Amino acid sequence: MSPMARFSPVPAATDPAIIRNFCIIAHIDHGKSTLADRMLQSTGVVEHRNMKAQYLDRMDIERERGITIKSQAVRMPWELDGASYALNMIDTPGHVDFTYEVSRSLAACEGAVLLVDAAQGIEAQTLANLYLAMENDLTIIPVLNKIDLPAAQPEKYAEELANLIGGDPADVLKVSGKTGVGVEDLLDKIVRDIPAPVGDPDAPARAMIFDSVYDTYRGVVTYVRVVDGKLSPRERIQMMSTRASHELLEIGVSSPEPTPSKGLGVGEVGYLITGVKDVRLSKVGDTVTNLAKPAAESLPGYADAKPMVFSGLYPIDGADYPVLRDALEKLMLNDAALVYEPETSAALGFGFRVGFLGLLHLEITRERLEREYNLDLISTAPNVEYEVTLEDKKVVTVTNPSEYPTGKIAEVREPMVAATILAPSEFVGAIMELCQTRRGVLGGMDYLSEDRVEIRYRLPLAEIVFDFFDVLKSKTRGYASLDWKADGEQVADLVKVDILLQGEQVDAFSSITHKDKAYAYGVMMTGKLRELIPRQQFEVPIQAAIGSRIIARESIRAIRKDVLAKCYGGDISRKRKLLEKQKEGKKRMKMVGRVEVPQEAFVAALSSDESKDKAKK
Ligand SMILES: Nc1nc2c(ncn2[C@@H]2O[C@H](COP(=O)(O)OP(=O)(O)OP(=O)(O)O)[C@@H](O)[C@H]2O)c(=O)[nH]1
Repeated sequence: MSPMARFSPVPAATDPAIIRNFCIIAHIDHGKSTLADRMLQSTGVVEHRNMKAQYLDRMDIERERGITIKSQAVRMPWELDGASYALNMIDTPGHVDFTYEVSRSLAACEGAVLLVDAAQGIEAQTLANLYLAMENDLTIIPVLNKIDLPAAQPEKYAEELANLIGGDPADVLKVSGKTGVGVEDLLDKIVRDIPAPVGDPDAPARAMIFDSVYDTYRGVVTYVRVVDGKLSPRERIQMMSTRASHELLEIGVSSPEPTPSKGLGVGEVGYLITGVKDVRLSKVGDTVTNLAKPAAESLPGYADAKPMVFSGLYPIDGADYPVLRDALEKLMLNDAALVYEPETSAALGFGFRVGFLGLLHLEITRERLEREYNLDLISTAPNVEYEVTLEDKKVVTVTNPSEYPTGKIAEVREPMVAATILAPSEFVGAIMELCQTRRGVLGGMDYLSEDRVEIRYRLPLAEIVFDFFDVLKSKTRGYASLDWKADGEQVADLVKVDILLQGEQVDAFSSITHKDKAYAYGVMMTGKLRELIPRQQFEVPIQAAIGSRIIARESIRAIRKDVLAKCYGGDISRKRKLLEKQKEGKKRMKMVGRVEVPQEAFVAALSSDESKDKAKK
C-alpha cells in the first residue's frame, strides 16, 4: 500500500482503545528528532513541503544546537489492518541536564521507542533513559536507527540491545530516520505492541500536567494527559495542589498545530488554555480536575527539579538590571527548573544568583537572555551548593563563594554524583586515571559485550560539572559517553580562595575548591588578571589567598598614561575630543579600591571556554 493511502484526518475525541501514547528515548544525537519528523511526514501530519528540519524543536536555540529541551506532544493518525488509530508522540530531551523532563514525559505514556544509533551502539543515556522507562512500567520497543550509514553494524548492536532488555535480536527493528526505511513498520509495531491507555470514563476528571509553556500570545499552554473522566471547553477546572480554579478557554490537540477539540477523554494527550499568565499556576506534576465534580485523590506527582549548578548573572550595563529582572521572571514562567534570587557584588554591582540543572541549562538560559531580551551579561564562574557546619553546630548552605562563612568551620559537605561511563574497553585505563584525579571512587564495572564496558564511579559534582566531559571525550577519542545523577554528599577538605587587587578582595573571583587544587586556581586567576588589567599609575599587586595566607602573587607595573602626548600642535578641539573619549572609556571601568578594572577584564576572566565547548556537544 502506498503511504498516501494510510492518511486519515485526526479522529475527534476518542475511544481509548485506538489511542497509543509513546515517546522516543535515545542518547543524544542518536536521531530522535529526525525520526520524530519522519513520523510526522509518514502519517501525513506535516506535508513534505512544509517540513522545517526538526519540527518539534520549536525554540531557535534548540534548532541551532540540534538539541531538544522542552517536551512537546503531537497527535498522528495511523491505519493498520483497516482500523484507524491515534498515536500521541511525546518528545523528550536527550541531554543529561534534562533528565527530569524525560521522566515527566514518560509518565504520560504506555510505551517507549528505545532508539539506538546503529553505528554507535548503546550509550550512557540509552541506559539511563531505559531504566527510567522500566521504572514507569512502559512497553519498550528497541529500534536501531541510521542503518543507511556505511559504518552501521545493525547485527552486532541488535545483539547488544537484545542482551540488555531480553528478547530475540531478530525482533529489533532497523530503521533510518533520514531515508524513511522501516519507519512505517515501526508505526505498525507501536500500534500492535504498546497497550491502549486504561481509565474510568465515568469517574471525576483527572488529568496530569506534564508540561507548561508560556506563549506570548496565548498565555500559559498546559500539556496534559487525561487519566480518568473528560475535560470539556468552557467548564471550570481546578488544580488539585493549589485548589485554584480557572475557566477552560480552549482545549485541544497538537497535530502539530494546536487544533481545538470538543474535549479530551480517557488516555488522550493534548493542551489546555485557561488565560493564566504564570506557569507556576499550572504546575508540572499537578492534577487537573473538574471544579463541579472534583476527584477525591490527585495522581502521583513528580519531585521538583533540583538546581545543581549556580552562577551569578550581572548586566554589563547596570542600567539593564530591571530588564534582567523582568526577563528572568518571564523565563521562569516557562522553566520551572530555574531558580534565582537577587544578589549584589562589590565588583559587578546588582545581579542575580541563578540555579541551573547543569552547564548546558546555564548556557541556554544565558543565550536566551542575551538574544531574546537584548542583554549583555557577565556570568560568574559556576559553582555547586555546599553545606557548611560551623563549630557552634550552625549549618549554612553556600551557593555563592562570597557567602562562605568566615567563622570556625567544623566540616564542609559537597554534593556527589553517581556517574556511568560507557566506552570501548581499550580506554578503561585512561578513564580510571581521569576519575581518580577527579577524586572519584570506583563503584563497579560491567562488560556489555566483548569490547564495550560500563564503568561506574562516585564523584564530587564539582569535579565533573565543568570540563570533565570534554576531557573524557578527548581521552577516549570521542567514544565515551557519560550519564550522572545526584547521589548524596560527602565531607571534603574544601577551602575558599580569594583574589585580591591591591589588597582589596574582588568577590566575583572567589572560588571554593578542594585544598589540593587551590594553588592551581590561584596561579591561573592571578596570571589571567595580570594579562587583562591595564597598567595603572601605580603598581598593582594581584594576590590569591586562603584566609590571610597568600598562595599566589603577580603584579602589574605602573605607567602614566598621557592621552595628550600625541597631539603636539595647538589644536584645542582635538584635545578636547580625546579627553571626552577618555571619559567615555572611564564609564566602562569598575573601581576596585583605587584600581580601575575594565568591564571586559571581568568578562574575560570569568568566561570559561570549556563550558561553551561542552554545551555544543
Ligand atoms: N545517516 C543518518 N543520519 C541520521 C539519521 N537520523 C539522524 N541522523 C543525523 O544524526 C544527527 C542527530 O540527529 P537528531 O535527530 O538531531 O538527534 P537527536 O537524538 O534528536 O538529538 P537531541 O534532540 O539533541 O537529543 C543529525 O545530524 C541527523 O542528521 C539517519 O537515519 N541516518
